Parts: sequence; C-alpha cells; structure tokens
Amino acid sequence: MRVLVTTAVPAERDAVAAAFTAPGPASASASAHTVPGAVLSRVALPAPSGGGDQLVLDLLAGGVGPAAAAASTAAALTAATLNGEPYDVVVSAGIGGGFQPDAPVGSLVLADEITVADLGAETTETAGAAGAAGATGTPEVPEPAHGFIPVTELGFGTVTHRPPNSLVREITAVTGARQGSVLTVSTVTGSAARAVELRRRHPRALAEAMEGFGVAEAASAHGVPVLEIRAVSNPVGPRDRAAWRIGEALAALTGAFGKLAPVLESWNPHDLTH
Ligand SMILES: O=C(O)c1cccc(C(=O)CC[C@H]2O[C@@H](n3cnc4c(=O)[nH]cnc43)[C@H](O)[C@@H]2O)c1
Repeated sequence: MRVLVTTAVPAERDAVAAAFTAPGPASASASAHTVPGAVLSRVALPAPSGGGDQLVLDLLAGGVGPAAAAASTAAALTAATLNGEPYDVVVSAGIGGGFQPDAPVGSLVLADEITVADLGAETTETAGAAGAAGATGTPEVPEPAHGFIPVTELGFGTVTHRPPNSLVREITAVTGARQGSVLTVSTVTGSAARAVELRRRHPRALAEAMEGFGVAEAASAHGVPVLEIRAVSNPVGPRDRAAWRIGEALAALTGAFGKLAPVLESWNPHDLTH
C-alpha cells in the first residue's frame, strides 16, 4: 500500500513522520528523494508479520494554500505513476481551525466531504430573491455583496470531493476523530460573522484549512482516493494568535497517524464501494 501524505509545512510533515520513526525493535526506515516539483520523505514500515502489503508513506510538505497543495501533490502523483509505483491513496493532513463548539482545540476532524468554500462568485442577489434589484430599477449606490454562488452553479468544475466511506468509517473508529465536512479557504477566517456565514452555507462543516481541496483535485485527476485529516489548532472566528495551540495540534496529528497505519495497511484500494 503506497500512501502520499501532503501537509502544508515541514512541522506538520515531521509530526506525521514522528508516528513511525520513534526508535523501537521494528521501527520504520526513513529516506528522502526528490522528484520534479516535490521533495518526498519516505517512511517504509516493516512488512506485516502475518503477510499482506507493506505500508510505504511518502510525506510531502507541499506549501500553504490550495494552489501550492495541488501543484506539489500533482507533481508527486505524476512522478510516481511514471516510475511505475502509483499511490493507492492520498491524504491531506495538518492543523486547522475548528468550528465551535463541535470541533474543540486539540480534537481531530476527518473529512467525509472536502469542500472549497470560496470558489465562486459574489452576488448582491440573496438566495430566492434573484432579480429583486432589477425590479426596483438600478440601485443608486452599490449594495454590499451578500450572496455567494458556488462555481458549480456557474456551470464549472466541482466544489466537493468525497473520500471513500469505508475508509472514513474505519479511521473515525480507531482515531476517535469527529467526522464532517472540512472546508478549504484561501483566506483564514478572522471574524465571527464570517464563521457564522460559512456554517450557514455549510452546516456540516467541522473545520477549515487551506489545502484539502487542492490535494483532492490533484488526486481526482489521477483517479486516486483522497482523505483529509485535521488536528484543530484554533477556533474558527475572530483572529487571536494567542489562542492557537499548534504544539497540541501537532501532537494530536502524530497520535492519529500512529493509529491509522493498521487501517491503511489492511484497506483494499479496489474496494471503493461507498
Ligand atoms: O493570522 C495570521 O496572522 C496568519 C498568518 C499566516 C498564516 C496563518 C495561518 O493560519 C496558517 C494557515 C495554515 O494552517 C492551517 N490552518 C490552521 N488554522 C486555520 C484556520 O483557522 N483557517 C484556515 N487554515 C488554518 C492552514 O491549512 C494553513 O496551512 C495565520
């Protein structure tokens, strides 16, 4: 089983690696290699004693934001395919903001939907009131934008990727993660009003981060299943850097990967029954 794990920054990548590289009788081997557009840290676990596939994880610190994440993930996926060693699953992993009170700081969120929240068009038309401004004539002063049309309703692309249900269920069970939508945003939410608006539009959202949708777009282009796991470092809402608990979240990420390795080892990538 070959797994590509894309994080944004090296601290997140190293937190994932720490789940496998602690010294011990059967510790994993670690190495690094470069492919065009990506530097990969490889963790190869010892083959399971009862037989079965060896778990190999390539860890990639692919950059902050959906564009960097998509570009670096796509580079790694393409290189692996050209080398005849394609990945079976891609995981977007890192810290994220948690919507309160459902995803407290320090908790884990596993995405059953990876949704881009700000890919679309602003509109002054409210839902169900399209054309209202036109009915009363041209407004004399510009109205504030108060609506959002996702790109899919404009006739383009996609806004949501769905990880395989079976894998999500099993990982939720072993890690104790909360399961819900994880939003991808290009701007970190910094106000209560924006947090409320995001939850109004996405009632199942538990967390927001900046890379999941980019990773998922690359995985989807290669026909590879995708997961997203976030350890909550801060509440989504008014900007308060003092409230961030990055160390706690990175430790939670390490704990999660320690537990999900056996699930990945035993998962059959050809069983994509949702
Ligand atoms: O508030 C700031 O000054 C600030 C400046 C630069 C970067 C940030 C980040 O939030 C880093 C984003 C980084 O971490 C993930 N992340 C963590 N919490 C959140 C969040 O509440 N909303 C969105 N992304 C978050 C994200 O995936 C990036 O990789 C802040």
